[in-house]
Amino acid sequence: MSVAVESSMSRASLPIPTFSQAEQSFSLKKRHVPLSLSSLSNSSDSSPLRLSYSMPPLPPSKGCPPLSRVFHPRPSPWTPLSGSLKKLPCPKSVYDPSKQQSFFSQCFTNLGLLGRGSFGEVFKVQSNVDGRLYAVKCSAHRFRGNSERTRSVREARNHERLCPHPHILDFVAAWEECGRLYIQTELCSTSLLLHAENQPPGPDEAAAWTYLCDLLSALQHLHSNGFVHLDMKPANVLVTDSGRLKLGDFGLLLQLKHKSTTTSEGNVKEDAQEGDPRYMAPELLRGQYGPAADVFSLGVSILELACNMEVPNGGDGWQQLRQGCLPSEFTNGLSLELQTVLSMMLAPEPSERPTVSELLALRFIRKRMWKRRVYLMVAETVLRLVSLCQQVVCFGCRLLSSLHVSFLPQWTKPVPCTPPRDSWDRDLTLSLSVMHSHSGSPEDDVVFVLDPTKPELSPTFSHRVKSRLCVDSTSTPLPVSLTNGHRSPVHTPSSIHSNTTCHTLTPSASSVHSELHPDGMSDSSTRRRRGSNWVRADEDLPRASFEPKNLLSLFEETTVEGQP
Ligand SMILES: Nc1ncnc2c1ncn2[C@@H]1O[C@H](COP(=O)(O)OP(=O)(O)OP(=O)(O)O)[C@@H](O)[C@H]1O
Repeated sequence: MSVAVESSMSRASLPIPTFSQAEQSFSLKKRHVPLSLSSLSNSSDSSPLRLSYSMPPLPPSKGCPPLSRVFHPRPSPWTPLSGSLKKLPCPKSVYDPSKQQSFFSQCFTNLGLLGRGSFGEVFKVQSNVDGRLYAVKCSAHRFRGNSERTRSVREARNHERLCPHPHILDFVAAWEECGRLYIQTELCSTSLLLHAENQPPGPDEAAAWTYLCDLLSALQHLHSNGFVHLDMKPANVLVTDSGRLKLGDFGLLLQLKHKSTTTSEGNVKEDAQEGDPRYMAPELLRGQYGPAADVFSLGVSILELACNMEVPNGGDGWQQLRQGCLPSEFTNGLSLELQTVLSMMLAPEPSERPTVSELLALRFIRKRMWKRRVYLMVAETVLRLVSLCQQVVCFGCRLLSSLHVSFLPQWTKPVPCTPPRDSWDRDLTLSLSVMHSHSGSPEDDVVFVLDPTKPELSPTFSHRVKSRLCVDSTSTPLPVSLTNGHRSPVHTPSSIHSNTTCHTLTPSASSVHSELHPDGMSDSSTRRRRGSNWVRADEDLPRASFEPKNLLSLFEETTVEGQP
């Protein structure tokens, strides 16, 4: 029976869609082709309506075209977004809007790429206004629509509102240029993620307490001003030369008091985005956004830093951490105080978690906060003194060099081994900028003096870095090229992917594991690349334009000069 039906169906011809049917689903593009009078005369329909369609009335004559058509309003290539730039605009001697160059290239000397993240690239720059070093973050793409622009502008404005605070990255200025957002901030040594990865392997509880103190202070400032960070993680924390932690990256910052985003329970629902899943609080999956989410993310960050542990991106480990199960094989080595604080911060229910103020009120945290403040005060005073001494020494060097040039006898001037003065000056300026910007902290070595021949990390640690680099999808910090206006070579995706392997830890129910990521890169390869970048940047430095001479020719030159 069914065979008969099938055969009859196969034999029956399929209905062919007619043009009129197709026209109902898809419409042809409307084209306004003017009808010719001859076609009109041939047409059977010669109604006046048809005729009026074919011959539209002439536009009313105007005496003169509107001003907007004469003077085309050129979209402003540069718009200040921060109050700082509006109040104190860039001096005319530095920025001339009539010039072709961008505001960025007129006002700053680009010293190289510091890193890149999902948002864009971060450059180390020297301001042409005050001569100081800064970081400028530039969005990778032009704004794709008004909502993206509004979000970026809001990020810059919120960041400005949060400053100044000793543990918030200092905001300097923000502007929009050619559809891109630029944010100028203070320059730091490195991110906390990189800083921690360059420490000796193994748990470091003492360091974890200092991180906790600094970041609780930053969160306290945010929460008391009605903001939630929502992307708290070591990659978004920067470390200054003195070791002070500064919270940055306010791309997901949410204002709690905003009426449209606050529900009756006090939690925000709309207009909020969750950040990195590894640090994400469980209630964010239910759309409950609030300050407790930052406490959870800080708890995960401290757990990671204290135990030198890879935070899971998903799977059993991720679930367990959100059910209040801390990996005991990692946390057993920690003091009872830190274990207690972590288990409170990682409570599954946001209502059970302590607020930042409650945490800061704990006796053992108060004690550490006090010690930390004293330490930072001393460290920063010493750094200031060192920098002052360096400036004095440099001034002395310059003075001596000028004395050398003006007082030494004429015949001693063309010393063959001395490079020409301009190249000597360049080198001095270069070393001054290094001394000025970096005062010998371990982080400086990470950024500037990477030694590609020493991949000294232990296998466990290098694996951790490998998997970190695999899992970390966002920021890609790079070493800094010191040459003025010279960008560090950029890592192309192909260069990152080549010759790289990525390991996966075997998952177990009780421990937290890293996830396999196909796009990973090995630590040693990163270091090698960094090293090679540094070497290449070094090779590109301007070289002295003099040639070696032998002693005889020197003697001959001197005698010729000495002759009357
Ligand atoms: N102020 C700064 N001083 C020094 N280095 C910085 C500064 N800001 C950023 N960096 C470096 O640049 C890298 C990328 O910056 P950042 O992570 O802020 O970009 P992003 O696009 O916001 O990243 P994300 O993917 O997290 O959104 C950081 O890892 C850090 O190493």
